[in-house]
Amino acid sequence: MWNLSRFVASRPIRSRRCFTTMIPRPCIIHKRGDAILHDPWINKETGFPLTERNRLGLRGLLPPRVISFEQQYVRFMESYRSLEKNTQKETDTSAVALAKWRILNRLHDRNETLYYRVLIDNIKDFAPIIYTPTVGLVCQNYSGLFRRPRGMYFSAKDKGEMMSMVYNWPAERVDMIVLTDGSRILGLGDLGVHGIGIPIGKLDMYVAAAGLNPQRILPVMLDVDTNNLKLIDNPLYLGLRQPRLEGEEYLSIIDEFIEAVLTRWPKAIIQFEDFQMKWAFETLKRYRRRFCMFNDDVQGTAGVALAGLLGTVRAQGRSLDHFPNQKIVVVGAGSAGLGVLSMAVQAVTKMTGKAETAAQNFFLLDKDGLITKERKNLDPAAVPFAKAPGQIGELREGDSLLEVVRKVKPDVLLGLSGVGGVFNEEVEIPIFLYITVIYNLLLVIRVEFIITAYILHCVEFMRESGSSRPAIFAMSNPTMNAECTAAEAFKYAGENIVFASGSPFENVKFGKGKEGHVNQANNMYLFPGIGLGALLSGASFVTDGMLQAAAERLASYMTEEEIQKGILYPSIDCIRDITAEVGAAVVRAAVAEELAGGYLEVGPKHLANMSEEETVKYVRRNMWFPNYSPLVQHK
Ligand SMILES: NC(=O)c1ccc[n+]([C@@H]2O[C@H](COP(=O)([O-])OP(=O)(O)OC[C@H]3O[C@@H](n4cnc5c(N)ncnc54)[C@H](O)[C@@H]3O)[C@@H](O)[C@H]2O)c1
Repeated sequence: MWNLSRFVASRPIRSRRCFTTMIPRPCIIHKRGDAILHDPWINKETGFPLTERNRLGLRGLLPPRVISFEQQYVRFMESYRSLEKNTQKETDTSAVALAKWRILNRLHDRNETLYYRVLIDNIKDFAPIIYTPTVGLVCQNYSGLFRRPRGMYFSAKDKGEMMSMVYNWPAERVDMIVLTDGSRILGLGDLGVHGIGIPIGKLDMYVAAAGLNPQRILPVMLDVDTNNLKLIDNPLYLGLRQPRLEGEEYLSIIDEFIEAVLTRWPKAIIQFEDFQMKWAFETLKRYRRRFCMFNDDVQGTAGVALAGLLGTVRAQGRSLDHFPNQKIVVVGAGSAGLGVLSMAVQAVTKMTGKAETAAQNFFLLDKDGLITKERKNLDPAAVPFAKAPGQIGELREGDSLLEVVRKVKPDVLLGLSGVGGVFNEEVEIPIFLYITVIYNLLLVIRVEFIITAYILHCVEFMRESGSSRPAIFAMSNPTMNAECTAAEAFKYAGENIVFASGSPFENVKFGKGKEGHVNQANNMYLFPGIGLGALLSGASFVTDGMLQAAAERLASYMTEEEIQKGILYPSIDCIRDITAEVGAAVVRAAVAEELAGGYLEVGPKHLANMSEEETVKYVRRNMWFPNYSPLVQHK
């Protein structure tokens, strides 16, 4: 069972510092002259010192003055800020976001060291550009934006070839692979091969947050065709234009890819990303006990949501052991919604020791309303959360969200439906007005009966929640798919609510200097630490225990003062610090489960002997930080 006092009390003092101190090691290269300037992994542009220019055949290929890394940094940021200033009045926000993405992407394609440095230092500004929400726009416009390939592409046409194809990738070592089949990109549906933007964005977050070395990451698109007719009809679509593979044919492609990459890079961790629900669950079941993998939509999202739910209980002024009594309505029974409920049930079971009653306060809805055991063709993954007739009182199979919220009076309303504005439904409440006209003292001679209507907003029903501080989590991405906006939530459900969204929103101002805090409940707070912890422990698998440890560490990161202000997640500015803590929690959980095989010179015994503090230091020490390395030519 959980030791709850330890859970909150064991928070170490957090540090927001960056990890910048390591002296860069020399980098051995096989190139010379012009070829170096076209390789963004090693290009320093005008930053090559004269000695290096002489040694590497660069003399005369660059303007004579050497510009330092810091000067290059300032110059880039100035041009970025001037773009921001010049587009301040622009009403087409998508065009502005894409312009910002382009300027960053161009930098990446020239000079990765500088790109990752500006990304790390300005993560709060740049995460919404390279990650959600702008990455969604990028995927939607990918055929027009495509310039230079990033990552690898494996298609149904490569069957039988993958084992040799993996050797086309230039890096000797790969630590982390993010893989998608493009079938469910954010809440935007099947974007086929254009979904490659997602693994790229996730891996950029890995570098920024977890300090993975960008030369050891690999974004992968598995092109198993697309069912998106618009893409099939688009002459500029970059993928195969046939209906998606299904069944054994589909699985055989994934099997072959996995075998190929693990043959060349046996220690690589594989993160599955944005697979449609049936394949998300099927691949998780198929692979999670065979190698070190996890599905971020199912497991990462679940951890972030659990951390937020635990924070909500604290924000309500209740002790954590009240968590099993929280009534939680989850809207969306896809990979993300079901993942959240599974982890919440595990947490309740761990707290109460009673598996059979764990799901009784959770209510699950999909596009057809409340899910009960009476549902025809009930998805097997949803069975544990479907309400049995005796459990639901006045509720019925298929009841609408409004009815459920009204009758259940939940403490938390959590959306993972991928449908923008689904919490915004309005309802007409009839009001019966009796007008009694009185003549001559108590003599009633006429009664009039008037019916009128009063419009209520769905989230307004959260005012009747059983909690003094109800919570609304509108977690769907990108921004336009959020179940409601922050402004709507605070306006209709009250200023006292706790609010979180998957994509960023500004805090909401109420006047008199008061404002409602907007949390970003996004799996970026967890997946970098899960991947890093799995890597540095040398774990054979990613287990539920490791995921739970990650979520608990994220939850306990918040101070009581922050929680009382409705702040459930830390500022993204300290994402490296959070990731180090989460990564260390994952390493310790792997050690506790005797799954840690060690990493490089750090063996399993060494890991097992580390204290909590030493584990955090070990994780920090292994974070890469962008600096120009001296380049040495291979003879
Ligand atoms: N914030 C995060 O960290 C995070 C992480 C993962 C996924 N997400 C977001 O969650 C959303 C869903 O992802 P998924 O993988 O579960 O998708 P999915 O397609 O597997 O599932 C969507 C679910 O929503 C239900 N739904 C659709 N319309 C509905 C409606 N009007 N009312 C109620 N339910 C409705 C569907 O029936 C389905 O059960 C996406 O927008 C995704 O971007 C956010």
